[in-house]
Amino acid sequence: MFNETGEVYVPCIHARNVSVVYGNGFKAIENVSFELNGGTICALMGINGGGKSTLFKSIMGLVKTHSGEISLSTLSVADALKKTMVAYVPQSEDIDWDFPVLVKEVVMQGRFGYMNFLRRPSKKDHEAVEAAMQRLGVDHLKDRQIGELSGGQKKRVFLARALAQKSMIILLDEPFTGVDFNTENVIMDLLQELKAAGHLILVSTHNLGNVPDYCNEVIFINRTIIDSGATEAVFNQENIKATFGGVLRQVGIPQSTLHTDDDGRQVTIFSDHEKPAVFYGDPGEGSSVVTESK
Ligand SMILES: Nc1ncnc2c1ncn2[C@@H]1O[C@H](COP(=O)(O)OP(=O)(O)OP(=O)(O)O)[C@@H](O)[C@H]1O
Repeated sequence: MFNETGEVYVPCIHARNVSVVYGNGFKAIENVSFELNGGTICALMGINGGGKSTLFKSIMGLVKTHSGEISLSTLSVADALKKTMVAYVPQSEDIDWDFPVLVKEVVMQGRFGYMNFLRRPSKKDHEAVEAAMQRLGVDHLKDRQIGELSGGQKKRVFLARALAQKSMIILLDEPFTGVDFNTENVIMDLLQELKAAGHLILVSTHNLGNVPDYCNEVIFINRTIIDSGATEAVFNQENIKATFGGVLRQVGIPQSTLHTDDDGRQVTIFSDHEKPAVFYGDPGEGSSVVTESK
């Protein structure tokens, strides 16, 4: 596998017994270990405060690990970042939207790792930015201030920045929060394309219903890893219950009440952030509560 600078590397995240302690002494994650390789979309799942963002930040070197080690394609985090090997889309809450910057400038930030200290974009940089904006459907917004955009448009712009970066490892912190169905589909199609091209994508999501559709691996985290592995092996009621505290409710709704076409995908709705409710679009008569666990 090549990155844009022509160097060969196999995308991989390897975390060994990682713990992070914040300045106030709070241990946000403890003994976190997992290994992920290229050609993967891995869902990072956990309750609010479960340590998902902390894990992303430790992979990006934005918080220091108290103990343990993270390597990216056999390199230390610092060396991997120098080689533009990782793209990161933070949670919306972590971004300063008041900073005066145009959409095309945000996407160009994805190219900074390829530029010298003068940061003068090359033809290749402009082409990568243009292609990424078109792929995410935001090219018509390129001269707008980022702060003026809607939540879903901002998400698309930051994904375009990650795409323009052309890194083989991509970290997405809640890309589906607050986006409409159309944007969700655009993002999922893009992730499938990147996976097919050998990228490694780690994505935190509360959207349980879509996980079996688009993620081939899952990590359940609640300060430490509850379980991780292939989706068909670990995405089960027991792990969901252990992770979300046994408040998952599954409600069966006949497919015809959701839509009239043959698309049988599940629809996920959250009652609130603590009580995720998964609604399945199964064909059948009448709506019924399938399980309710507290
Ligand atoms: N800078 C900080 N200082 C102290 N504690 C922090 C800091 N940042 C996060 N925490 C704490 O660490 C824990 C994990 O937070 P984190 O943001 O990683 O959770 P999360 O799984 O991403 O949550 P959410 O789903 O709400 O985004 C929380 O209890 C949080 O209060």
